[in-house]
Amino acid sequence: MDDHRHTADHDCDGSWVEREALARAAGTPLPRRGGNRPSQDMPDADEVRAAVRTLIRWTGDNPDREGLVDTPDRVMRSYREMYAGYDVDPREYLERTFEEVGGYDELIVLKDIRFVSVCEHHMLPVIGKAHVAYLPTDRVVGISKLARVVRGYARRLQIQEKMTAEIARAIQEVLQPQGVGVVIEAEHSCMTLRGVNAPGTSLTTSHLIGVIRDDARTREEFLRFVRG
Ligand SMILES: Nc1nc2c(ncn2[C@@H]2O[C@H](COP(=O)(O)OP(=O)(O)OP(=O)(O)O)[C@@H](O)[C@H]2O)c(=O)[nH]1
Ligand SMILES: [Zn+2]
Repeated sequence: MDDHRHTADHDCDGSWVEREALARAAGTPLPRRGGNRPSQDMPDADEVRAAVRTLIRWTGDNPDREGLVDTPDRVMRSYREMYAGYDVDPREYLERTFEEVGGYDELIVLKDIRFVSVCEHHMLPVIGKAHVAYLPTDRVVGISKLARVVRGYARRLQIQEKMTAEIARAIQEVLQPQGVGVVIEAEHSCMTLRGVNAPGTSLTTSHLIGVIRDDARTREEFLRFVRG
């Protein structure tokens, strides 16, 4: 692993949007984001390769056969993608806001944000979609940033309830809107491919804050949007 991953946790001051722009302009490597990495002790590449070889042996296969010799490196690369959420603090995506135009004070709802996450109990894929809404106070955010926030929390080892709450709290904390609503529907491979083997099941979770939770009409409007 490259060294800046180790220091990323200590390096999260300032706006990442600005720092990335500066790095791009200067042609230097993009800064790693501090994010929310619980581990201070990142293994080096050889440790990771050895661990993947062990898991291949645990399947009963031979890690030295031709089709599998490059698999530890492939797994390492795919983990960098699947777990890229640990490199970011998704709240930073919400830092760039626009003053709302024309006194817009209705719900803003982004539906069907597809994501892939990984269940922390079995390390198997969780595939689903998130619906994210907020009622602005005085500022709005670019809508792509809501999808980036979902992805930032999805690309970690997760349980769905926690991910739902994390997304809602990040929006509440940074934008300080009148209310936030997050609903997630997802299929858990650990239930559909193994274990109880219940294909077709999906889990729905929600986290509502402020007027979207407390005001019956606003909540109903949000849920109507979500049901579509
Ligand atoms: N609440 C919640 N449960 C989850 C999530 N992802 C997986 N699980 C559940 O986590 C539980 C882990 O249960 P354990 O009994 O420790 O593990 P297990 O023996 O592999 O359980 P089975 O899946 O029933 O075979 C299972 O019931 C999973 O269905 C999630 O996002 N939220
Ligand atoms: Zn699971």
